[in-house]
Amino acid sequence: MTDTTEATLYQRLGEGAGIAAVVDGLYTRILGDETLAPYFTETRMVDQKRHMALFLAAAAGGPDGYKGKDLGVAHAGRGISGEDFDRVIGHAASALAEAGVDADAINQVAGALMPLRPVITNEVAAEQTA
Ligand code: HEM
Repeated sequence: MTDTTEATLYQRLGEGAGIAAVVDGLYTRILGDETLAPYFTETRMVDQKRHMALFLAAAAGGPDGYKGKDLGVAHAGRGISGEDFDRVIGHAASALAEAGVDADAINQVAGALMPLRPVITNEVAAEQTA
Protein backbone atom coordinates (compact mmCIF):
# COMPACT_ATOMS: atom_id res chain seq x y z
CA MET A 1 0.00 0.00 0.00
CA THR A 2 0.97 3.60 -0.17
CA ASP A 3 3.82 4.63 2.10
CA THR A 4 2.62 7.64 4.08
CA THR A 5 6.02 9.30 3.88
CA GLU A 6 5.62 9.53 0.10
CA ALA A 7 1.87 9.91 -0.27
CA THR A 8 0.64 13.35 -1.22
CA LEU A 9 -1.60 15.19 1.19
CA TYR A 10 -4.48 14.51 -1.21
CA GLN A 11 -3.85 10.75 -0.91
CA ARG A 12 -3.56 10.97 2.87
CA LEU A 13 -6.99 12.60 2.98
CA GLY A 14 -8.43 9.59 1.15
CA GLU A 15 -8.65 11.29 -2.24
CA GLY A 16 -12.05 12.37 -3.56
CA ALA A 17 -14.17 10.02 -1.43
CA GLY A 18 -12.26 10.78 1.76
CA ILE A 19 -12.50 14.51 1.18
CA ALA A 20 -16.25 14.27 0.49
CA ALA A 21 -16.71 12.51 3.85
CA VAL A 22 -14.63 15.17 5.62
CA VAL A 23 -16.65 17.95 3.98
CA ASP A 24 -19.91 16.29 5.10
CA GLY A 25 -18.59 16.17 8.66
CA LEU A 26 -17.36 19.75 8.42
CA TYR A 27 -20.74 21.19 7.39
CA THR A 28 -22.61 19.07 9.95
CA ARG A 29 -20.43 20.80 12.55
CA ILE A 30 -20.73 24.26 11.00
CA LEU A 31 -24.54 24.07 10.76
CA GLY A 32 -24.65 22.78 14.34
CA ASP A 33 -22.63 25.77 15.56
CA GLU A 34 -24.98 28.60 16.45
CA THR A 35 -22.29 31.19 15.74
CA LEU A 36 -21.65 29.91 12.20
CA ALA A 37 -24.99 28.52 11.03
CA PRO A 38 -26.55 31.97 10.37
CA TYR A 39 -24.04 32.60 7.58
CA PHE A 40 -25.50 29.67 5.61
CA THR A 41 -29.24 30.27 5.84
CA GLU A 42 -29.51 31.13 2.12
CA THR A 43 -26.99 28.54 0.96
CA ARG A 44 -27.67 25.50 -1.20
CA MET A 45 -25.59 23.07 0.85
CA VAL A 46 -25.26 20.46 -1.90
CA ASP A 47 -23.50 22.99 -4.12
CA GLN A 48 -21.51 24.41 -1.21
CA LYS A 49 -20.19 20.97 -0.25
CA ARG A 50 -19.22 20.24 -3.83
CA HIS A 51 -17.35 23.53 -4.15
CA MET A 52 -15.58 23.04 -0.83
CA ALA A 53 -14.57 19.46 -1.70
CA LEU A 54 -13.16 20.53 -5.06
CA PHE A 55 -11.35 23.45 -3.45
CA LEU A 56 -9.79 21.24 -0.77
CA ALA A 57 -8.77 18.58 -3.29
CA ALA A 58 -6.88 21.20 -5.29
CA ALA A 59 -5.36 22.75 -2.14
CA ALA A 60 -4.11 19.31 -1.08
CA GLY A 61 -2.32 18.74 -4.37
CA GLY A 62 -5.05 16.67 -6.01
CA PRO A 63 -6.94 17.40 -9.23
CA ASP A 64 -7.67 21.07 -9.80
CA GLY A 65 -11.40 20.91 -10.49
CA TYR A 66 -12.41 24.02 -8.55
CA LYS A 67 -14.44 26.32 -10.78
CA GLY A 68 -16.00 28.47 -8.08
CA LYS A 69 -15.34 32.08 -7.22
CA ASP A 70 -12.09 33.48 -5.97
CA LEU A 71 -12.35 33.04 -2.19
CA GLY A 72 -11.87 36.75 -1.50
CA VAL A 73 -14.85 37.53 -3.73
CA ALA A 74 -16.95 34.63 -2.37
CA HIS A 75 -16.60 35.87 1.22
CA ALA A 76 -16.54 39.64 0.70
CA GLY A 77 -19.16 41.67 2.56
CA ARG A 78 -20.31 38.78 4.75
CA GLY A 79 -18.80 40.21 7.93
CA ILE A 80 -16.86 37.04 8.75
CA SER A 81 -14.64 37.58 11.80
CA GLY A 82 -11.27 36.06 12.60
CA GLU A 83 -12.98 34.16 15.40
CA ASP A 84 -15.48 32.69 12.88
CA PHE A 85 -12.57 31.62 10.69
CA ASP A 86 -10.83 29.95 13.64
CA ARG A 87 -14.04 28.10 14.54
CA VAL A 88 -14.27 26.74 10.98
CA ILE A 89 -10.65 25.60 11.13
CA GLY A 90 -11.39 23.90 14.46
CA HIS A 91 -14.40 22.10 12.97
CA ALA A 92 -12.30 21.08 9.96
CA ALA A 93 -9.67 19.57 12.28
CA SER A 94 -12.40 17.64 14.15
CA ALA A 95 -13.96 16.40 10.91
CA LEU A 96 -10.57 15.29 9.63
CA ALA A 97 -9.80 13.45 12.87
CA GLU A 98 -13.21 11.76 12.82
CA ALA A 99 -12.50 10.57 9.27
CA GLY A 100 -9.30 8.91 10.53
CA VAL A 101 -6.81 11.41 9.08
CA ASP A 102 -3.58 11.45 11.06
CA ALA A 103 -2.50 14.46 13.13
CA ASP A 104 0.40 15.36 10.87
CA ALA A 105 -1.87 15.58 7.81
CA ILE A 106 -4.42 17.58 9.83
CA ASN A 107 -1.68 20.08 10.69
CA GLN A 108 -0.73 20.29 7.02
CA VAL A 109 -4.32 21.06 6.04
CA ALA A 110 -4.61 23.71 8.75
CA GLY A 111 -1.30 25.21 7.64
CA ALA A 112 -2.49 25.32 4.03
CA LEU A 113 -5.73 27.08 5.05
CA MET A 114 -4.31 29.66 7.48
CA PRO A 115 -3.08 32.03 4.74
CA LEU A 116 -6.76 32.39 3.75
CA ARG A 117 -7.60 34.03 7.09
CA PRO A 118 -7.02 37.61 5.90
CA VAL A 119 -8.67 36.82 2.55
CA ILE A 120 -11.88 35.48 4.08
CA THR A 121 -12.31 37.68 7.15
CA ASN A 122 -13.58 41.19 7.20
CA GLU A 123 -11.09 42.31 9.81
CA VAL A 124 -7.98 42.29 7.73
CA ALA A 125 -9.68 42.70 4.35
CA ALA A 126 -10.64 46.20 5.45
CA GLU A 127 -6.95 47.05 5.76
CA GLN A 128 -6.09 45.74 2.30
CA THR A 129 -6.39 47.58 -0.95
CA ALA A 130 -7.68 44.58 -2.93
C1 HEM B 1 -10.49 27.91 5.26
C2 HEM B 1 -11.64 28.47 5.30
C3 HEM B 1 -12.65 28.51 4.18
C4 HEM B 1 -12.64 27.94 2.94
C5 HEM B 1 -11.54 27.09 2.29
C6 HEM B 1 -13.90 28.29 2.31
C7 HEM B 1 -14.30 27.89 1.05
C8 HEM B 1 -15.43 28.31 0.41
C9 HEM B 1 -15.79 27.98 -0.95
C10 HEM B 1 -14.98 27.07 -1.87
C11 HEM B 1 -16.96 28.60 -1.23
C12 HEM B 1 -17.76 28.53 -2.55
C13 HEM B 1 -17.50 29.71 -3.44
C14 HEM B 1 -18.39 29.65 -4.69
O1 HEM B 1 -19.54 29.21 -4.58
O2 HEM B 1 -17.96 30.03 -5.78
C15 HEM B 1 -17.35 29.33 -0.04
C16 HEM B 1 -18.50 30.10 0.09
C17 HEM B 1 -18.98 30.57 1.29
N1 HEM B 1 -18.34 30.52 2.50
FE1 HEM B 1 -16.49 29.83 2.83
N2 HEM B 1 -14.64 29.05 3.18
C18 HEM B 1 -13.92 29.20 4.33
C19 HEM B 1 -14.29 29.89 5.46
C20 HEM B 1 -15.53 30.41 5.68
C21 HEM B 1 -16.00 31.00 6.93
C22 HEM B 1 -15.14 31.15 8.18
C23 HEM B 1 -17.30 31.34 6.75
C24 HEM B 1 -18.29 31.97 7.72
C25 HEM B 1 -18.29 31.69 8.97
C26 HEM B 1 -17.65 31.01 5.38
C27 HEM B 1 -18.87 31.23 4.80
C28 HEM B 1 -19.16 31.06 3.47
C29 HEM B 1 -20.41 31.48 2.85
C30 HEM B 1 -21.61 32.11 3.57
C31 HEM B 1 -20.30 31.17 1.48
C32 HEM B 1 -21.34 31.43 0.36
C33 HEM B 1 -22.35 30.32 0.32
C34 HEM B 1 -23.41 30.62 -0.72
O3 HEM B 1 -23.10 30.69 -1.91
O4 HEM B 1 -24.55 30.77 -0.30
N3 HEM B 1 -16.56 30.45 4.76
N4 HEM B 1 -16.42 29.14 0.94
